[in-house]
Amino acid sequence: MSNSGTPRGPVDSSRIPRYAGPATFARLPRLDEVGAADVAVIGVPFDSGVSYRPGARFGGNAIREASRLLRPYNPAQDASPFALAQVADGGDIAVNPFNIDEAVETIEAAADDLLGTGARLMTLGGDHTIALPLLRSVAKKHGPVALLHFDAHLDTWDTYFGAEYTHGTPFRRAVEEGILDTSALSHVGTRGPLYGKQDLKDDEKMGFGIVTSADVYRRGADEVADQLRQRIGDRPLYISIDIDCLDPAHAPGTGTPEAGGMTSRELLEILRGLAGCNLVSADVVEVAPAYDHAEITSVAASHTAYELTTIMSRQIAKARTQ
Ligand SMILES: N=C(N)NCCCC(=O)O
Ligand SMILES: [Zn+2]
Ligand SMILES: [Zn+2]
Repeated sequence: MSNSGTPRGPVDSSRIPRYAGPATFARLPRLDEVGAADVAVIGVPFDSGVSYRPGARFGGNAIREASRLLRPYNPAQDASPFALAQVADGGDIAVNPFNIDEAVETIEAAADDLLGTGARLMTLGGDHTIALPLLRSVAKKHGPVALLHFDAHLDTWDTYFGAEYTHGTPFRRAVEEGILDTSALSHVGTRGPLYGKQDLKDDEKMGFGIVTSADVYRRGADEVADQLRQRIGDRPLYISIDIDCLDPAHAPGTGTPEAGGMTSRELLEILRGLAGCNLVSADVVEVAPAYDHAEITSVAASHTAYELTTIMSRQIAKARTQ
């Protein structure tokens, strides 16, 4: 909550044109303007962990730009997320693009500081490498967390070129480090070619359940969300969303696109179906604006972050009245 006790919301777009001024997420105040936040939106401009197209370092600011059109009331969750809790834009973490180990440490330390203030994090990537230090930090606070991972890819591979910290390996590292609650791990939206069948066997051994993008299509968003909610229960939950979980038609601006993905409608509906979960922090990663067109990808990512923020704000407001 802000210092005054009443959340400060976004700039009023009926008085100040929404395209005016520097972009913050959803035109919200900066964190330094409100002092403290219940939900801090944080950019992590890092893409030195990619295996194919680079460019996700520009994702956070592209999402901020595309979020100018978000409005303060979310009818799909019947909530005004920025009135229920103080949401503020904390700017970017300044990470070293030339030293991955150092970047991972910097992200973890910055997340520790922010979580230490009592804020939940809504992180805008960056490539998927950044999920590991964020999970480390969240687990220091909450213990091993349930993980819902939306992605075309498993991201539980071992190494690339001998490197342990890459965008294809964060969740194997997280399992190895014991920072995930292995009774509640799910990938959603996976598809596409793998290196071998062993990839799936390894992944299953780590404890992951899989809802493929074809499963979402066949079962529908509501049923998928119900099943995920049951599996998660009231465990502290981290949601990591690689925007390439969406079909390239819905998210062309990303580094490792795979055909046959979810629609943005399916993703948003599944998220809405997860309202009520104990969402402690979340990320949206892998938006690479150089391959985008007409902000298709960054608009989808901004709405994704909006739904996640709404879940967190509702939870914070509910906890306050209990
Ligand atoms: N996390 C993302 N987006 N992609 C991982 C792809 C790893 C590979 O090149 O096999
Ligand atoms: Zn991916
Ligand atoms: Zn990924």
